[in-house]
Amino acid sequence: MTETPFGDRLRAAMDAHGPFCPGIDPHAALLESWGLPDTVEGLADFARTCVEAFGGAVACVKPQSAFFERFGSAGVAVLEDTLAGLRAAGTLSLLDAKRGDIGTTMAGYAWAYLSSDSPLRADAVTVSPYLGYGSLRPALDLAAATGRGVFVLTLTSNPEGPSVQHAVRDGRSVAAGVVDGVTADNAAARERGGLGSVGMVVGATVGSAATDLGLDLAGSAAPLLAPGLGAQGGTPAALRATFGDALPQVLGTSSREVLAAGPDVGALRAAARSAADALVTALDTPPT
Ligand SMILES: O=C(O)c1cc(=O)[nH]c(=O)n1[C@@H]1O[C@H](COP(=O)(O)O)[C@@H](O)[C@H]1O
Repeated sequence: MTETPFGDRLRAAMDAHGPFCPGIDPHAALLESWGLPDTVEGLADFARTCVEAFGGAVACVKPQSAFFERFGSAGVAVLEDTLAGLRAAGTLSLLDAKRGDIGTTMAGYAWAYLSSDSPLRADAVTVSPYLGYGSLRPALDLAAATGRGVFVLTLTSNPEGPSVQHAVRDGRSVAAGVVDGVTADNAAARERGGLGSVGMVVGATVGSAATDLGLDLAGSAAPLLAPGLGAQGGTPAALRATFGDALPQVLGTSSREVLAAGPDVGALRAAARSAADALVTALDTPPT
């Protein structure tokens, strides 16, 4: 039986905890600053502490697959345990894997992250549309069938992003094409005034790019993951200018800024709560 759609589950979690999603990004430098070895045992300790601190305290948590994969299969096993820990805590997981491939291979990735039977299943996954939005179809369809979500890179937070995402063909930017696809996939949710299960990634550092490119973010009904807060220079106060009337759809995320508060579980949780509170204030969407 299909679960409640991801968009509805995310809306409820954002209303309950504020629109913030801390990342679990166990960089070598962070392991060191937490007094942990740069080994799979250090990784496991780090991730366990994050699950303990964030579970039940925030809307969603975003483990970054790269920092688990660098330890090979043992690191991937830690990622499986981390996702299971978040499930047990009743907290939504967004696996940051940024996958994108031709349709048949995409189906393999989709099964890995979005099937109800996979050990690496998450509530949602990040995907890259640069093989064409349509190549994501297996992930979009499986997510819809299993009550999960997909976040599509649209305007990324890094300085290299605009060279691809702002490029124009036949009078339309690449980013506008992504927004078209996402808007079509969220049509049913938009009609009933809800949040869709197909999200977009729009960096907290992109300034006026969405307006400049004529993107209708509010009309997409997409949850809008906004990375780049903190370490990359983005601030909650700047989100209003970037997102305009799409502010209620924004889910802010940061990793290093919050993780620097560890390894103390209470301090880490307090840092995540304070980031969530800052977003509530900046976005003027008080938790109900
Ligand atoms: O999809 C993402 O989360 C993402 C997209 C993007 O445009 N920029 C971006 O920084 N991210 C991710 O967000 C996290 C940012 O980490 P901090 O810069 O430490 O907050 C990393 O895991 C990035 O891979």
